[in-house]
Amino acid sequence: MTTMIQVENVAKTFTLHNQGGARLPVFDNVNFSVEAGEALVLAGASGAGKSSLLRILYGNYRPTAGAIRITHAGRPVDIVAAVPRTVLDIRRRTLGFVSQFLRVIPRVSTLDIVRDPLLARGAMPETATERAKAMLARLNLPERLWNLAPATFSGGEQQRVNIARSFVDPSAIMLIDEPTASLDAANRDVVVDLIAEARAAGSAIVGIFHDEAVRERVATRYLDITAFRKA
Ligand SMILES: Nc1ncnc2c1ncn2[C@@H]1O[C@H](COP(=O)(O)OP(=O)(O)OP(=O)(O)O)[C@@H](O)[C@H]1O
Repeated sequence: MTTMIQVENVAKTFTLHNQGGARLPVFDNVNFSVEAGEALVLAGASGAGKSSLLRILYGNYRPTAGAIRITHAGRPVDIVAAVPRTVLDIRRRTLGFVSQFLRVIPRVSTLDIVRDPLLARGAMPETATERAKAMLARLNLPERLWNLAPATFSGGEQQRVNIARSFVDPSAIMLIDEPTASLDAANRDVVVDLIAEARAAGSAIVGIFHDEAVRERVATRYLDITAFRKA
């Protein structure tokens, strides 16, 4: 087994500087690891800190304490202590984040948005185009939308473009936040399949899914964040 994420003694307390420096402890002493091929689902009540933990794993939020070793290019790198350039390299080559929202870039077509990760990793343009089209078709995005920029798309359409971009070439580690929030049952099933395929190909998955049926189909293991609430 290859450990892809090793979380060591991570704590998070938010300090609200605009509210008299009020301190909001979220969790303390979080320890766990995630292996290649696993899907760890974060569980726990609303407000327990699931989203905060996912953002900490991506290097977006800085934990108050602890280390997070990400296996990047074959060796562990602590993303908490890494310089910004290293964090960007980890994200480009190893660590993907699938949020429920697409970051829309003006005037860039849907097909280009989905092709981009393949091209960035050196795929031939024709191959990238074919794989992007196949992924968009699989997610039932109508072909008439493929050459349009997604700024005007519906919430569910944008979400599917985002999923297509993320799964066209799955990262070794994928952090997933509510990927099925605005999707109908058929497209939810496609996302569940895409996650299973990424896992079978060796990706390590950490995700948040509010839909219980989806959660149960995706999870190989659960982590209840409530257990780490600061006393
Ligand atoms: N940027 C922030 N600044 C201050 N407090 C924050 C910030 N982000 C989250 N919090 C607080 O941290 C706690 C955990 O929030 P978080 O969003 O991680 O919980 P969650 O388990 O994902 O909740 P939900 O299931 O409702 O989405 C909450 O009390 C929240 O108010």
